[in-house]
Amino acid sequence: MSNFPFLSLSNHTPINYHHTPPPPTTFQNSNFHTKFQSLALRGYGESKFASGSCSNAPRSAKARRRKWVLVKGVVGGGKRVNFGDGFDAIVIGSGIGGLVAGTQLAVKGARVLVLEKYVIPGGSSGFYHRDGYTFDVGSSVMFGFSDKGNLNLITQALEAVGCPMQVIPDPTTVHFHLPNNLSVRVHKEYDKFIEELTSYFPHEKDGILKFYGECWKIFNALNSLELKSLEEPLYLFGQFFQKPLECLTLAYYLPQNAGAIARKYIKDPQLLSFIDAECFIVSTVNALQTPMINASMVLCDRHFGGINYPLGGVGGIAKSLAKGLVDQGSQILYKANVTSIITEQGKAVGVRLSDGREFFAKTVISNATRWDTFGKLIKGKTLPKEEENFQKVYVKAPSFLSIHMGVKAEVLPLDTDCHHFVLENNWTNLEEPYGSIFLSIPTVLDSSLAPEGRHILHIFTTSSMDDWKGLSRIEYEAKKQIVADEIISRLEKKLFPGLSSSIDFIEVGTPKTHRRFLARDEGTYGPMPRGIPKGLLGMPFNTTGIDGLYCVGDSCFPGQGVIAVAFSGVMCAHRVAADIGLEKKSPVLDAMLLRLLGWFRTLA
Ligand SMILES: NC(=O)c1ccc[n+]([C@@H]2O[C@H](COP(=O)([O-])OP(=O)(O)OC[C@H]3O[C@@H](n4cnc5c(N)ncnc54)[C@H](O)[C@@H]3O)[C@@H](O)[C@H]2O)c1
Ligand SMILES: CC(C)=CCC/C(C)=C/C=C/C(C)=C/C=C/C(C)=C/C=C/C=C(C)/C=C/C=C(C)/C=C/C=C(\C)CCC=C(C)C
Repeated sequence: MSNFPFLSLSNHTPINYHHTPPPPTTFQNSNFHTKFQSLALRGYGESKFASGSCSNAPRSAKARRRKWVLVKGVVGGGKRVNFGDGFDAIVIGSGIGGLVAGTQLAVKGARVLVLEKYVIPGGSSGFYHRDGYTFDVGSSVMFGFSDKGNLNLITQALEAVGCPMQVIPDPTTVHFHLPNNLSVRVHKEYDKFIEELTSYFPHEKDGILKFYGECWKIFNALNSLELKSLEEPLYLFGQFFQKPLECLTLAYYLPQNAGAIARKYIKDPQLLSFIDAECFIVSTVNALQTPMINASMVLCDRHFGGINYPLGGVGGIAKSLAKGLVDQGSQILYKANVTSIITEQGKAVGVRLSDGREFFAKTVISNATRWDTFGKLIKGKTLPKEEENFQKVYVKAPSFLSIHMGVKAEVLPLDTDCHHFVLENNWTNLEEPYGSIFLSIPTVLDSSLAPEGRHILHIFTTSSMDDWKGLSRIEYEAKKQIVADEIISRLEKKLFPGLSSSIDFIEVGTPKTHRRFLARDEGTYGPMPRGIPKGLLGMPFNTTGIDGLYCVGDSCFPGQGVIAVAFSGVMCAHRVAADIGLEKKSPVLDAMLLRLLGWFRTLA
């Protein structure tokens, strides 16, 4: 599939591959274990899912009865056609947020139609093939993909539709290369990580243990809950009743940020900068601006469940979910560019596509960002108060410059880790455009992603759209080359001598590329707080100011990240299911809780 319009240099000489990746594991929660054990061993890779079902996953009774005609839609507008008794939900976009919302609804028996602008599912968790390489479009660091606890939301989402995947455990979440030669590996084993960190900061051992210990307190509380919609009162009050201490712990930390808590225990400025870097890689902001619940989630899950890479590439997650959705009797249409959400008497009732087709449903769920949803898809309406508040507290995070490369394998030392974060000399550059460099080498774990004797290097760094505006085609291409050369030469100096002469393949994407292919306003990575936020208090959930319209994805609670958007998908599906009568609900309590939550958000 040819998609990203990058610059491309090809010089392919096969040589031997010299890394031995760890063996893959298949994770299932115990209740799925027997049923999916054999399926798991074959359940990955594009060809496996090209046709037919993921597995003989349990289908809802409604899904079994349903016979779908392939949806074609209504061309020309105005005329409405019912497909059977209509869709329960239309999902705009097939990012992980949209797919989890869609599949969770489908397994509850809802009829779902997912409309995706692009030709494959996944959005920023998609993939593309070039010259024998399988590249992950975005991040290759997968949280929530283990066989343990309640927070393995990616594992659970795949299992729910009978599509578990084989994963390869990563022994190190990330290898930090920081100023003053601070080189820290975040080992999967918590004690090993703490030992390594305290070897640099022996005088702060107590503070380190206290800060990360507080993260564990929050993580354990989160991990003890059944995760559903925090906007659904029967569930929420039920959880408070069953796990009062855990819920009160979470309520206490909800408005707090990691940086303030770190400062209670830690004084060393360099260690505090390290905590900033820890937070920056998952929130694109420093620790003072990172909600403590989110920080705790990622700083502990990497040791509890560990980071696990899906065999065959990250793109397999979206492909499996899309397949699972169809297995459940729902549908997904590609090249379906939604240009507006149709409202009638203030309620969202359907969508219109760029080719004029219209689709109608009881509810509409947008996986486009809130800026795209309310700025482009909702036409001729004033911005709802809730969205105004959201935009007061959050701005669009910058986008990324990304370099996808194939390199000769021998340029990497034998013990190279899969993920690296590089900030060479100056801590103040952490959040600056092109200041810090993210690097993933997924072929360290899965050699099948590259031709023999080659590795994939996926390099990315923050970059804003403003930097790429107003250039001619020639200037744009030249600038891509200059910026990429500079980043590669920094990595060559810091990590891999000889890197630039070992390149077999290279493509460079800019914020414009992300805007074009991910349909995200300004190519944004997601929302980031304008100032110091009150933790997660200001982050909206899934309902919106427009009846029948819900949002899902990274501009919803709890924010950026694949596992975060998977959680927003789970929450959204629960709230929608309650609203269309597939789950219990109490209209009186609903009205009270939604009003209360709306008021909380105004405090942020
Ligand atoms: N950028 C990265 O490097 C990267 C990589 C992997 C994962 N992630 C995480 O994934 C999160 C985003 O996941 P997400 O689920 O919120 O969304 P997403 O942006 O990944 O996917 C949204 C999908 O909706 C589609 N879409 C948007 N507007 C549309 C329209 N009008 N009509 C039809 N389709 C439309 C897009 O084509 C895309 O496939 C990010 O926060 C990030 O943390 C990011
Ligand atoms: C309702 C109210 C008000 C109250 C009540 C209380 C309670 C109960 C509460 C509860 C809560 C909850 C449940 C919550 C939850 C949360 C969660 C789940 C969260 C999650 C999160 C996650 C995240 C944030 C993640 C992220 C991640 C990311 C972003 C990642 C990224 C990565 C990358 C970029 C890569 C890197 C790379 C290199 C280094 C190379």
